[in-house]
Amino acid sequence: MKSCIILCGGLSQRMGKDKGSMLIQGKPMVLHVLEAVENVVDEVVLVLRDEKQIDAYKKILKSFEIDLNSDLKSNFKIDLKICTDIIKDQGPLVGILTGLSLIKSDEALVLPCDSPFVSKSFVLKIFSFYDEDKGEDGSRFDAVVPRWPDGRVEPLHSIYKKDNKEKIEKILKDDLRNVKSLIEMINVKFVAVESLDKTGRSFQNMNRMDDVKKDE
Ligand SMILES: Nc1nc2c(ncn2[C@@H]2O[C@H](COP(=O)(O)OP(=O)(O)OP(=O)(O)O)[C@@H](O)[C@H]2O)c(=O)[nH]1
Repeated sequence: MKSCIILCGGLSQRMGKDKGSMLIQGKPMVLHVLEAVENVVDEVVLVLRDEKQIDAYKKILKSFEIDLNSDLKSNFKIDLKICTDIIKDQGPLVGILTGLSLIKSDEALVLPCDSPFVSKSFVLKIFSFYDEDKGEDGSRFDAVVPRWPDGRVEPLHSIYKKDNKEKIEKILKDDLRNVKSLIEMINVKFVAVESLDKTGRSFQNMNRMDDVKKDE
């Protein structure tokens, strides 16, 4: 059983409009991400900001024949859940906590909705890095996090164990809110970006209209 949490609840202030629903090469960004995980994961939790965004996403996904009201899609073989952050506008760490509270498996791949070029090969590889340390008691790592040669990390393209929930709650209580604060506290397996996606395209995210224009 494999799970994925897709974070879609950001304010998209730099873009000026909701990023996940924006069309990239004729498809909403969130759909590109869903297609990358399809046939690899069994369930996906879309974590959104509020009810208004839920209504908008339901319409968009329905227009691509994905019905969020039924559990198992006939044309889309993923158990797809949609929810809103347990605390609004507090950033991606709350989105991760919300998603981890809903997944059926012991860990989930977290992805942002604004990386439309995330590849299936990346998704398969990051799960295999997690699985190779998995014994009968689960993985000895709390997370698998991609790292660039200069030390920068990709915490929103990472696998997190469900067991991290308590630590996240503590970080939020201490008013830190930063995903990097979590990474500093837990046992992380860092994996070179190059071994996950040589092109780096899986990590390319769209923040401004200029980023989108480059790829149209
Ligand atoms: N569920 C959830 N996702 C979030 C939240 N904040 C950011 N994200 C998601 O995390 C990813 C990276 O977000 P950013 O680009 O850093 O922030 P953003 O709010 O989307 O965009 P800006 O307002 O331009 O900073 C995107 O997929 C966002 O949708 C949040 O509070 N809740």
